[in-house]
Amino acid sequence: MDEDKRITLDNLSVRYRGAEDAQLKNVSATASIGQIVGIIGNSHTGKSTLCRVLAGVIPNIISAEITGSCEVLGHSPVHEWPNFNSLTGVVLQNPAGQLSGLADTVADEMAFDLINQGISEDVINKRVANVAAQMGLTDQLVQTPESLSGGQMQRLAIATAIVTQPTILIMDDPTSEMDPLGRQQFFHWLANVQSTTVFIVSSEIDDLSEIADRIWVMDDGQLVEQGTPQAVFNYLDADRQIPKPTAYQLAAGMNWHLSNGALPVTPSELKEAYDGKN
Ligand SMILES: Nc1ncnc2c1ncn2[C@@H]1O[C@H](COP(=O)(O)OP(=O)(O)OP(=O)(O)O)[C@@H](O)[C@H]1O
Repeated sequence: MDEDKRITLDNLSVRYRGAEDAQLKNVSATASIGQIVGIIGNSHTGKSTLCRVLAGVIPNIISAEITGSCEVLGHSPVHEWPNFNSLTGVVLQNPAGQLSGLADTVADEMAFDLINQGISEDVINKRVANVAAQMGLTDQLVQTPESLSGGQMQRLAIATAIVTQPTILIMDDPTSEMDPLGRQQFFHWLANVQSTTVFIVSSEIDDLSEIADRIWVMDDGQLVEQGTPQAVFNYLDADRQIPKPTAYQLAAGMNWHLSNGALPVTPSELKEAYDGKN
């Protein structure tokens, strides 16, 4: 694969201004365009910091000392932020903080960036209607953004991020305030996203195992594991104290292995392991 078609982190370290220690320590990783990368880890292990670097928010909005490199599609979010910014959709924690504060309605909020890009009204209306339907916000389009529930606000933040049709989508715990149905719909939607590289921080291990191409595991600012969900959860050290997927736990209890000897991490792999046993 061309170097400019990849995301490459090379020995990336980040220390916030005034902090004594680095919050990201020598992180090296790669992903390919179009992959979904699930980022997991316990609290304060550097997941949000990694998202902020991938989004260029560090150091362009939040200052920090960075060493090593982060290259996305041949661009550096650190050094070429204005160009890079136009490729990305970003949903960081606290979705309410991402609202423009200038829109009277949810529809206007979603249209905000598109108007700034000079896109025609017709195209804007179509895109807003389409993305609102995908995010289950059609009935809310005429409401004020401030009147939305926490889960709806998160869906609006996602909608404003994807309405610009970004090449790269970076989402930090985007379902934390959604109810179970909203979360299920979100992951179903994400599984069907095409032609977009997605970085998603989430503690929804079962959902991530089903949709992610790669899992990156953060611990104390270091990226300690990276690989497919099956490889990562089979080899993840119990000392990391990260829960395993439900399918894995069930299979471990029943001693059901896949033909390659690994324990399953998704319901379909669980069925495969069960069928192989009977
Ligand atoms: N703006 C900042 N300035 C200084 N230190 C920060 C800043 N933001 C985060 N930190 C520190 O960096 C470390 C990593 O935090 P980060 O938010 O990246 O972790 P996280 O894995 O996303 O945690 P959580 O799951 O709780 O959101 C923490 O010790 C945190 O206190």
